[in-house]
Amino acid sequence: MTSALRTEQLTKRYGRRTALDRCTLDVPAGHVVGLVGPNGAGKSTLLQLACGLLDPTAGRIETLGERPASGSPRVGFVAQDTPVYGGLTVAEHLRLGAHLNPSWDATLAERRIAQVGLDPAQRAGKLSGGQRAQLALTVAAAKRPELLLLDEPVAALDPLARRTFLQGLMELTAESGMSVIMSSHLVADLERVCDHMIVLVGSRVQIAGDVDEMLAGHHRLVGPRRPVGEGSGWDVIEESHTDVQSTLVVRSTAPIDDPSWQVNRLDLEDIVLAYMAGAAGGAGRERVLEGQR
Ligand SMILES: Nc1ncnc2c1ncn2[C@@H]1O[C@H](COP(=O)(O)OP(=O)(O)OP(=O)(O)O)[C@@H](O)[C@H]1O
Repeated sequence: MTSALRTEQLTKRYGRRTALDRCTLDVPAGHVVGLVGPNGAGKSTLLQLACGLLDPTAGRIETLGERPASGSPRVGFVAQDTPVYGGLTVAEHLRLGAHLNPSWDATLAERRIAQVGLDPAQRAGKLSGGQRAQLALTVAAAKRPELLLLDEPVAALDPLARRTFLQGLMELTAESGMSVIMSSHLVADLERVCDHMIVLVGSRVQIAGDVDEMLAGHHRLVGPRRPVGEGSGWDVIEESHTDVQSTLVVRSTAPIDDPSWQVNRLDLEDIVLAYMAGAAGGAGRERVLEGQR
């Protein structure tokens, strides 16, 4: 199956600043993928490389099996500030989209505008942040791309507008089968809509893979203080110790059968935070879940 995004040792430097450092990824097509990481981790850089707006410094990147080319009709991109033309009305955005894009789906565009309650006669400059985000998503989706890249599409939205936006996105992906890669700091939102996740910290991929496998394969262990032994079979993502107690976040596909540990489940936000903390403490290294190799 063609990958939506494949990178090999992908590196991007701006002058002396390294934004992405030897990132290797293989994201299968047909998924909604969350891209998370702290400020400055390299998320926007990765998305801009994926749509051909930037060229790699070293390594390789492919989207849908091809080298990214800016303006490709197969790949849609909505930049961080949900770009719309302030002086044009909603209806004029749709007319412009139809004029510029041979694959324009006018039915989809008009139906979505009505669904999200946008007034076709309203100038985009007078729309709220949430309405602008909906307009930008509609224009990007009506081009019928096979892969849609969204850079923090919900950052400016209130919780209700975020939910409406993400529901709309899920409906679009369900009916079109398009792949989506979406960056966000709001992991709880991503958990609701994404089935794959990429965690980027300090310019490096910390983990990438299927969300259910991530949830099943990570555990918080709490028990009497001890050094973490070699050969435990666990990958220790984060650890903290008091005088009497050790707390670990570990990755293990095998069950934890040592009764001296209390084993707790983690949600996606806990897992992402553990990778961020682990990487900040110098423990970060690239991990790829089974099925992603
Ligand atoms: N045009 C540029 N020139 C120089 N450095 C840049 C440029 N764009 C990004 N950087 C640097 O590259 C690194 C990664 O930036 P990037 O915008 O990709 O991160 P991000 O994960 O999207 O961050 P945020 O969550 O804050 O949007 C940062 O250190 C940033 O300062």
